[in-house]
Amino acid sequence: MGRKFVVGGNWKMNGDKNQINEIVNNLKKGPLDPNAEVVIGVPAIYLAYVKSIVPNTIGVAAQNCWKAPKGAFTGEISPAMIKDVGADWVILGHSERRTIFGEKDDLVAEKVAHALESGLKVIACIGETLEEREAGKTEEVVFRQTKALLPAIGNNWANVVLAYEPVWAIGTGKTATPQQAQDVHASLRNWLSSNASPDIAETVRIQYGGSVTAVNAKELGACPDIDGFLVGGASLKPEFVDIVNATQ
Ligand SMILES: O=C[C@H](O)COP(=O)(O)O
Repeated sequence: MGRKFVVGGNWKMNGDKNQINEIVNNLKKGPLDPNAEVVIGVPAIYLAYVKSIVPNTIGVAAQNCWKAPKGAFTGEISPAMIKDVGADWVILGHSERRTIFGEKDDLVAEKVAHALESGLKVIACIGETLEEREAGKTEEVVFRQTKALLPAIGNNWANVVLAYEPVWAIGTGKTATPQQAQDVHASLRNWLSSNASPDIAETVRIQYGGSVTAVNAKELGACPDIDGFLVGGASLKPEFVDIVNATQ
């Protein structure tokens, strides 16, 4: 069976109730490709609100969580809490968490492990900086970040989507070319085949993220190893529907 196209909208720290109503109404109006899975990543404080107004066909994700179910971790939220308000996904290891908040591979892995154990599905993000790409280290970085996730994911690959997001393409308007993205996705799949299993490599969905728009989504989405997108800025706009429908 083929890999189902999966499009995530990562709102980051954007939106208020008015804007959220507009975004959700736009998604309800669609129409959305029934063959695409859609997950929206919303600020934690709005998870319950979004869950209460969005159709059940659209997944709702937190954008981060902590690695324990409860306790003295001021300001954090747990996978148990995310599930308790009805959401079933979490985005982990986003480059903004890694660079701005200093999250290292091992912490991301611990969070992924706990989120999966708690029954959440995970969008796990990886990707190189511009400096790393220019130094020819793209594969080294992406493989290192993925390697850290292997023991955390264990037998839970069915509940994981990988998101390859080159940091230099995030919010910059500089999209990776379809060939650049396809090349990394294909090498990652190849690496997974040797380091996880051929079956995992074949079935895991790998999203591309970084300045995806309605204009470039079709060409990117047509690449054989690109199984969806993780969309930032454009997920707040009506064009998100066209991105979801990119492979229709
Ligand atoms: O999680 C989404 C990515 O950071 C991409 O953001 P962007 O589409 O605004 O470049």
